[in-house]
Amino acid sequence: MPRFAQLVMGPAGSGKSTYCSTMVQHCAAINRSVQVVNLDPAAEYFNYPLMADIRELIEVDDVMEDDSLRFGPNGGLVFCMEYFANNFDWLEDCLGHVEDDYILFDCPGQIELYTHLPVMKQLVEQLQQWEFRVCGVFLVDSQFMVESFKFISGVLAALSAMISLEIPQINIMTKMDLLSKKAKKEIEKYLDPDMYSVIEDSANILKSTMFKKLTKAICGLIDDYSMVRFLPYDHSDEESINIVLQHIDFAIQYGEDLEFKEPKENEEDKPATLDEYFQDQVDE
Ligand SMILES: Nc1nc2c(ncn2[C@@H]2O[C@H](COP(=O)(O)OP(=O)(O)OP(=O)(O)O)[C@@H](O)[C@H]2O)c(=O)[nH]1
Ligand SMILES: [Mg+2]
Repeated sequence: MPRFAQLVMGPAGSGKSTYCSTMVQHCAAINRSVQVVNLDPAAEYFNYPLMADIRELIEVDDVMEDDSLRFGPNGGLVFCMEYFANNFDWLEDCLGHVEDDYILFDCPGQIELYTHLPVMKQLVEQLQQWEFRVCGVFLVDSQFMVESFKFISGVLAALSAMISLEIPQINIMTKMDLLSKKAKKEIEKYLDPDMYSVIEDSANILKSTMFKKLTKAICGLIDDYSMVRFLPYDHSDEESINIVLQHIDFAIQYGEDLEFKEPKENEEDKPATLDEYFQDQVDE
């Protein structure tokens, strides 16, 4: 039997830990067992139970205080993650060999982990060797996505994680509840983006012809391959949590080998698609 994992990634403060905690609560409510592993050696506070915590292996504070290393916070984190990559047997001991388990990995927010450092890729390969089907879940804060040029940089961050990890990836715009009605309407076009209209939007902002050309080339590439789309997420809205989970389950084929479970009574009232989610938002 396969095992299942979500690698919860994204820039600092994008909502990764909050996502893990709401996902645990949501799954408990629908009778699904999901556990969380903290992979952030600098994290201090959690409002979910931890199955394993990287800080038992190594902590950023200890690395920074070490006189022979003399790292700052970011160098310290990179050191910790490299140490972690050399000690995956610690993780193996924590995870055990439970068939059919489902684990969320709450990752650190340093973007370099997903762009060019090898540790996340090494983790994915290790998990796959332990029979995990791994889905990348890349979170970006919707407030930083409402303008075209910010959106392009969010897309590129998600894309570099996707390309470097080579696993199915679901991209999520978090904190949708913080957007005004107008911004929510505006952001709809960025969820499944037509990059050619993004080019037009950014053409008015960018002054340099050289950058206009570069933006056009990047947008064209993204559009041609339909490489990036986003799901809306609001941690206080069960419907959006449900939609996100369905997409992830589908990506890693969770539930294929399990027995069919009776849906809860009010389950069928929940919208299962993005269109229904937005229809509800408009109706409110
Ligand atoms: N309103 C709202 N706030 C959110 C949501 N998700 C996260 N937040 C808030 O955003 C802040 C950062 O959330 P975290 O979950 O700590 O973000 P993180 O990505 O784990 O941050 P780092 O681990 O430091 O990179 C917290 O104050 C959360 O309460 C959301 O969907 N809606
Ligand atoms: Mg966090």
